[in-house]
Amino acid sequence: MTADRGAQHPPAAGEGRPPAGAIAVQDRYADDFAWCYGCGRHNPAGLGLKTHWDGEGTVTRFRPRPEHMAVPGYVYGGLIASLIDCHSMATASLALYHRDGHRLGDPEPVPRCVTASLQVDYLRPTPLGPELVVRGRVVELGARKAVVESELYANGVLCARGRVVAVPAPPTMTGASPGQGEG
Ligand SMILES: CCCCCCCC(=O)SCCNC(=O)CCNC(=O)[C@H](O)C(C)(C)COP(=O)(O)OP(=O)(O)OC[C@H]1O[C@@H](n2cnc3c(N)ncnc32)[C@H](O)[C@@H]1OP(=O)(O)O
Repeated sequence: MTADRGAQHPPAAGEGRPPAGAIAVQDRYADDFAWCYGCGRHNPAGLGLKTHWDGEGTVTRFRPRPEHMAVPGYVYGGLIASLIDCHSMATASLALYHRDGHRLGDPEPVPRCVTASLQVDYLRPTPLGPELVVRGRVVELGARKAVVESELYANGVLCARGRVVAVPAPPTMTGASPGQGEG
């Protein structure tokens, strides 16, 4: 295991923050694909994650709430996985959108990806309190998948790293009404 346990994210806190009103990837998912607990704009009980392009890569910011604790003072690992998951899906979707010649703000919806594989390394405990910053980049873009690596920082310190395989959402995953499901 060669995880870099000492890595610091060079940019100062606040750098890369999008201007107020900037369009997020999740703002441009089609309505049928905007219900995700992590990042669906139509899910009032969800986390409401928003991912922006900052010129070199993607960034998602989220301040965990007290109920997101693992033990007092530290963030629950499942929440960290969710942040990396939704951030990476948005990063993959944006890469596909760019490959199709679009830019955020174009009228066409951003294509939706689902998680085929989610691998998270927890490098150090993540403090509960500061805003968390997730940065991602596409390391492989194929015809049927994108592989994204994302890093999660607290106070500029790298706390977790994820590698995620994203695949375009199968058509079978749309068409149900919210609240409707099997089982
Ligand atoms: C509806 C949108 C909501 C989005 C919410 C945000 C993210 C989520 O929480 S999604 C929910 C959790 N995820 C799911 O439920 C997905 C369930 N799984 C599936 O539906 C399918 O397995 C699916 C679509 C991911 C892949 O289907 P499959 O038929 O295997 O795709 P396929 O075309 O063969 O594979 C595409 C590529 O992905 C790769 N791949 C597929 N599965 C995996 C995997 N588990 N690990 C690694 N790579 C994989 C394949 O190897 C292939 O790569 P390549 O093109 O290099 O050969």
